[in-house]
Amino acid sequence: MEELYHIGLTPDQGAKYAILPGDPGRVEKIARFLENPVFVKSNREYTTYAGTLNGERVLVTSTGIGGPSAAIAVEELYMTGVRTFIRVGTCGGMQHQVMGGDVVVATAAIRMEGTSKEYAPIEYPAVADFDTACALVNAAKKLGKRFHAGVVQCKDSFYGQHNPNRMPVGPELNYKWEAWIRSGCLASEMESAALYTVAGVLRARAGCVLSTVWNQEREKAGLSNPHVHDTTEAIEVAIEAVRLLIQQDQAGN
Ligand SMILES: O=P(O)(O)O[C@H]1O[C@H](CO)[C@@H](O)[C@H]1O
Ligand SMILES: O=c1cc[nH]c(=O)[nH]1
Repeated sequence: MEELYHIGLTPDQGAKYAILPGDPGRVEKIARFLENPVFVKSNREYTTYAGTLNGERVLVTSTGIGGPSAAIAVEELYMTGVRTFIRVGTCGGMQHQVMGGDVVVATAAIRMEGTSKEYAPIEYPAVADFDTACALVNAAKKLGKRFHAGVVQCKDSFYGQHNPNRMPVGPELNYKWEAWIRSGCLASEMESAALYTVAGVLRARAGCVLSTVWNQEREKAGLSNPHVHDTTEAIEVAIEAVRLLIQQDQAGN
């Protein structure tokens, strides 16, 4: 059977659920939360492990950084039969209450990136699947995590977020950043807008849980700004959410 061009998997994976970190280095760590985890394939930025949860096969596949590679991962995993996608990523906090180490459930994403625009007009909202977002929130509550649920911002330039004044379009980046903050946007990352738009077009379910690394707005305001690189809490929420969705699906709800 021919392997899919980018992710390198054959289409006979037999998994309906996939967990999607950006970083290939996070895949094995996530897979250790599954039963009987095994390495499946690594090609380009796409590393895949597989295991089971509640008797269901679950894939863990890295998407790389940004919308284009995330969209390819979703498209090709969909071709293998995946219908539920949960991203486990990292983000930078934007509201002062979103601290390093906090978990963020992205209920929707601002489409300030390019990939989603090649799928749907900008008026189309990048939103999480309702049941998947509920599963993530319920998982975070059940596990007693410090978490926030709401809108996140997606962009294509990490350094445009952190050093906008260096960019020729700095004034535009700064004015929009302020507008997102004033609109209550919780955090910034790079893949959920593409994930939600592609999944919407494919009629698949998608959700996203993020681990906050730091908060540049707290730094600007002279507040404490812990840097936290451990993603374990977001991973635990994602695993519990997949378990809840599998239970609901098995019960026919
Ligand atoms: O940690 P991951 O999942 O890669 O997510 C975040 O980290 C990367 C930037 O450092 C971007 O991919 C961003 O979305
Ligand atoms: O500040 C951050 C942290 C993680 N990912 C981002 O895109 N931005």
